[in-house]
Amino acid sequence: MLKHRARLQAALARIKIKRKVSRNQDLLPSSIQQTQNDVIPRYVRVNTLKTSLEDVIDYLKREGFSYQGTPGRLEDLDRLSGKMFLCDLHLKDLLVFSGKTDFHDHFLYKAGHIILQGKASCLPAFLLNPPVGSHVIDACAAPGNKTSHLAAIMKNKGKLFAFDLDAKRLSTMSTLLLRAGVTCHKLANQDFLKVDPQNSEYKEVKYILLDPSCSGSGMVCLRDELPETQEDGRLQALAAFQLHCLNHALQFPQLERIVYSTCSIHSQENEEVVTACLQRNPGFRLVHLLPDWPERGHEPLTQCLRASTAKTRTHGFFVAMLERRPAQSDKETPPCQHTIVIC
Ligand SMILES: C[S@@+](CC[C@H](N)C(=O)[O-])C[C@H]1O[C@@H](n2cnc3c(N)ncnc32)[C@H](O)[C@@H]1O
Repeated sequence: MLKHRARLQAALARIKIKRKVSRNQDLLPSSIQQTQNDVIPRYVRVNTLKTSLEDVIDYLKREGFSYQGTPGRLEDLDRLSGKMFLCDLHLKDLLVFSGKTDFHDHFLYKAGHIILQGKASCLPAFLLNPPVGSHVIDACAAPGNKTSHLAAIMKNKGKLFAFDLDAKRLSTMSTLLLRAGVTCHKLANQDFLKVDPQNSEYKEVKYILLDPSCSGSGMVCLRDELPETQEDGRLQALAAFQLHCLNHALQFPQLERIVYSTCSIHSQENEEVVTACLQRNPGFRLVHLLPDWPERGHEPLTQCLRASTAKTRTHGFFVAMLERRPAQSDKETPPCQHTIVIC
């Protein structure tokens, strides 16, 4: 997009003249203009494969940004303006700026030292938290923000198998991973549903991140207005695909933990998919995620997380973590750092 910036700007100016408006936002449909008032800050993930949180904070301070520390409460984010920034309340290595801050032309972004990734989208890799040196699958990976986050958590050690059906998105992903300094990955332009769990290549895979295609209804800027009947059919098809992927992922013989996420606000793609999967796979159970997180999955799946502009200052999102139940004779696996296990 940056390559075509001048032509895009000229086209935008022509559209504004034609529609007789002066501000870009006046071009948006009124339903979307309203949601623009819901403030979502700009989140910046520090890429620890290339730098550290401290170095990025220092660099930005030298550039005139004003570091405000860690907020006491969510509402502190609403007071961000100009060059002020904060650390995130929940996720280390995540910085928060006013929603108007643009880093697309910034050196740190172009050099892969920071990744422009929404907070909710950082939750899956953060919660899966695969150990350094582990074998991990990112099942529907492109364009790869979560893959690069996983690689950072794994310190580029171990194996990160990343699949996606879409060749174009994978090619973008390849460029982004190179820029982010990711080296522990193996990309495959492959249907995850056709990946054989019994293949010896995956015999040590204990962690899977599954972020399949979804309606995108949580993305504030993408909220669509399909007629209800069409929307129902689309959601049913998506939910069937998501459940198929989740059931398939649980077939990997050494799997210990899987994180399932969507940027959808519909229970059909979230709690209902997880419930159906658990019914079919009694050997797995839900993990209670981040007890301090303010928005939970719909009853009775309160172990899961939801996110929204109003309650978490993010796009709408859903995350569940499933864990293999220990065999009767096994000792309990220690719960992962960010979670409490409940049956
Ligand atoms: C929500 S996006 C993934 C975003 C990605 N996890 C990230 O954080 O950048 C869903 C992806 O699933 C891919 N996809 C859809 N069906 C798939 C399948 N059967 N196997 C593998 N990938 C698939 C799509 O091409 C799309 O790139």
